[in-house]
Amino acid sequence: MIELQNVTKKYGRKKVLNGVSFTAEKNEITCLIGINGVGKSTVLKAIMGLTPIDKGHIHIDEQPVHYWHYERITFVPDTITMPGSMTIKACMRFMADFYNNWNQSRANELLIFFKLKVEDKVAELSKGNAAKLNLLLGLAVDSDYILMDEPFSGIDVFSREQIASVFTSQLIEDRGVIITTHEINDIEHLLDKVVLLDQGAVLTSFNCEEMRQEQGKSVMDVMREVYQT
Ligand SMILES: Nc1ncnc2c1ncn2[C@@H]1O[C@H](COP(=O)(O)OP(=O)(O)OP(=O)(O)O)[C@@H](O)[C@H]1O
Repeated sequence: MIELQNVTKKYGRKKVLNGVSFTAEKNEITCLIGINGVGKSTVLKAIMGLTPIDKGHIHIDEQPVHYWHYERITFVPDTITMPGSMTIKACMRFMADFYNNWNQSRANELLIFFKLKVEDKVAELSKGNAAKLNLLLGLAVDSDYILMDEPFSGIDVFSREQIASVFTSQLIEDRGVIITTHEINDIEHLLDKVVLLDQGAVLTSFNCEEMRQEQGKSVMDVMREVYQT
């Protein structure tokens, strides 16, 4: 389980995270939802140790987060960070050199699944294919948790559907996933847990199935209640 307790983060004098607490379980898909600028990416970066926090605690499997945890967590940023001149094949070779737990057979599976060609260069990929490559590079690392920043942002409906289908496949099985998004239309059915953020704070968090069964509300119903009041 990934657990944030009262995490506070300032950039200069601006408080970007204001006492954020939530948990994300292994074997579950947890979605951080909020409009642009509420602090979703900052939460992921804080978990990854890419930005220091000012207050609060982050625990991974009940231990304070430590550098060796990063072997077990993969972060898929919202844009691809590989140089444009590299081919997909070269990107995979880079990842294999860099990560002990790179899984080439899973990468090959994903190449076929996403219909990507190894000889294509990063700079020449469509936005959808760049998002798919980004995801491939993250998912082919054998980790316990995977954090994805806006994996559906700005790409066409068919690419979105294809990426969404990854979430119900064996590629995700047994892992804990945290994704961020500002719109959930296509992915609501995939989510186990939702954390609604506003201005650096958690407004509410809930288990989607329990919410449906106990209160008869969809994620959208709760979002309407919380954001429009
Ligand atoms: N390095 C930085 N220096 C200063 N301010 C920053 C920095 N990174 C983010 N911010 C500010 O922190 C706030 C939260 O940013 P963050 O990227 O976490 O939001 P977000 O919810 O992920 O938004 P988006 O969906 O647009 O990515 C924003 O007001 C942003 O301008």
